[in-house]
Amino acid sequence: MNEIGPREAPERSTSVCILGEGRWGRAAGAILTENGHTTFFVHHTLTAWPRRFELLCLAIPVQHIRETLRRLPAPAVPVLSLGKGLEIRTGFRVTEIVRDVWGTDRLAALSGPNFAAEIQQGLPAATVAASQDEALAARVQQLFHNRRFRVYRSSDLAGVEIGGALKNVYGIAGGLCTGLELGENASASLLTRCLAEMTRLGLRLGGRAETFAGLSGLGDLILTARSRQSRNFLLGYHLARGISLKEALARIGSVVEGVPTAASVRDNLAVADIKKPVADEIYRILFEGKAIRRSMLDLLEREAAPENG
Ligand SMILES: NC(=O)C1=CN([C@@H]2O[C@H](COP(=O)(O)OP(=O)(O)OC[C@H]3O[C@@H](n4cnc5c(N)ncnc54)[C@H](O)[C@@H]3O)[C@@H](O)[C@H]2O)C=CC1
Ligand SMILES: O=C(CO)COP(=O)(O)O
Repeated sequence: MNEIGPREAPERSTSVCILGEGRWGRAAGAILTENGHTTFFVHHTLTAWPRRFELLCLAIPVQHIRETLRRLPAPAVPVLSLGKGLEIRTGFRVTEIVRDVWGTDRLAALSGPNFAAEIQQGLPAATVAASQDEALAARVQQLFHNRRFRVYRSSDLAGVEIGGALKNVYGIAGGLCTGLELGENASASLLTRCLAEMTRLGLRLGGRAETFAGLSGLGDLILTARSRQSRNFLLGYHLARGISLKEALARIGSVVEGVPTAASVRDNLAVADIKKPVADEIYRILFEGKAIRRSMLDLLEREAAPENG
């Protein structure tokens, strides 16, 4: 779909280092190259930067970010998170891990409904570039935006990262629902209640309500909780079909961020008083061996409640 690619070369080409050579790192690199920027990849075992660059993109699984950054000196450039998840033991978002390890405060995240494979095929999509530093959000927007990859900007960094992390947990729930053949009504109802839950949790964690109704919240939730292309959805689907967690993860063979994020939500966030029945049941299924049908029944048999309670 080259005809809907960038219209013209950028005013200035930016040098971008991408840490992580997986699906999403490569897809993000392809967009930057398409937009006329210079990109190069570095392996996660690196201990020194091979050359100068102006922006660092992190595209490695969230649980490996801390150990990877610790091996490297802090670069004097902004850092853009491409990852989606929360760190086990701290509950940190990706940009919080970066600040913790490197002390960097020029931080941004790019997050939205963006399957790497579709981006690589040149199909159109939209996403959000977020930073508390509005000039940095605008810079990231400008770097990635083109006619087939529409980038919106936001100053709600926390909300964008939290939506991207939590949708993975709810993606597992979506896969369970489909795997159990509960029907389209159940799937739409579940997804809507997951959005309510995501918003309650996200507000407590510093995000803004409108962010969860946007691309990085609802948009990515729709994608992940309803598509077999999603690894998180597939995990739930396999579990509902009687496949063990170990075997399902082996079959998927790539990072399933919803698993560690479910543990982090349960154990590391100050959200014990927030109603989060879906995330609680996903945790019990994954880490306590609770039977999936029992979990679904427990969700359905809760007391009737006001919709916005
Ligand atoms: N694949 C997709 O469609 C999208 C993925 N993401 C997010 O991007 C992040 C990376 O996902 P993918 O690129 O899909 O994963 P992937 O499994 O395709 O690649 C992960 C990459 O991480 C690096 N890596 C592997 N083991 C490592 C270790 N022990 N320590 C440090 N780095 C290691 C390698 O470069 C590897 O290629 C995840 O947080 C994911 O949620 C976000 C949007 C879309
Ligand atoms: O984040 C993604 C798409 O926006 C990728 O989802 P999965 O990690 O579930 O495959």
